[in-house]
Amino acid sequence: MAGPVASEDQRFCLREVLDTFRLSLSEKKEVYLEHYVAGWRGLVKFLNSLGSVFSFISKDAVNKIQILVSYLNGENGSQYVTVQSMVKYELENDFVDQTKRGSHPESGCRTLLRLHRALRWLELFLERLRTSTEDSKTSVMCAEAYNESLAQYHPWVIRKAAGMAFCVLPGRSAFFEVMNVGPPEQVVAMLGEALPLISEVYQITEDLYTQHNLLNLP
Ligand SMILES: CCCCCCCC/C=C\CCCCCCCC(=O)N[C@@H](COP(=O)(O)O)[C@H](O)/C=C/CCCCCCCCCCCCC
Repeated sequence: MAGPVASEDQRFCLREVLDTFRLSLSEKKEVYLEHYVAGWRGLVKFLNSLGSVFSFISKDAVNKIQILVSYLNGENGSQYVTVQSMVKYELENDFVDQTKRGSHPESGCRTLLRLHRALRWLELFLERLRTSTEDSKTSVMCAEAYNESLAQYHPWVIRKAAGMAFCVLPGRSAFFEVMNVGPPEQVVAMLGEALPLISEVYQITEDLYTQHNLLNLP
């Protein structure tokens, strides 16, 4: 019998996202690309459940996920197992446009950099959510996190559109419900578990990109 709710496959679950980010870290503290993009896929499910106002954001995220998945599934997929191996492979083979977009406009390195910057937004936003109170506004927390991170990389028109989308975010309690974890105390506890993982993945990538001077790829 067809039901009115989204299929299990489409339903967001914070636990699943947390697990994928946990799986993305290897013992050697490398980042597995497969699980990194799976984490983003899970987050996009969340965004999709918030309505069509956010589809211009989720489309961009999906596009970047698909670019990375196509490398992972391509003939050189073994070079894309970790973010570290991807950076090494693409740099050694001159597959990265370093100063302006040219013959490699969709390299793995520049594509991942866009998601990496968004991961910083996520980290800042989730930390605000974790420490928020009942009367805190998700729109304000989201905008503050955005202004401190991603906004500096976006032109005026995107900043404006993002700002308008933030205004229609559900309030804190409805937002917590979509997270599909349980009562607010459990959401807060799970955010406390998720944040160190997300921060670690972010920092490992940030250090790698700094080391190879990749933080400003066009
Ligand atoms: C744990 C549950 C709570 C949080 C759930 C958050 C769910 C968020 C899911 C996805 C986030 C979207 C990631 C967006 C990646 C944006 C990458 C980017 O910067 N792209 C721009 C540059 O790309 P190139 O042109 O250089 O290829 C591109 O121009 C961007 C276009 C779309 C607008 C991006 C706005 C980003 C706002 C991020 C906040 C999302 C708000 C979600 C509200 C919960």
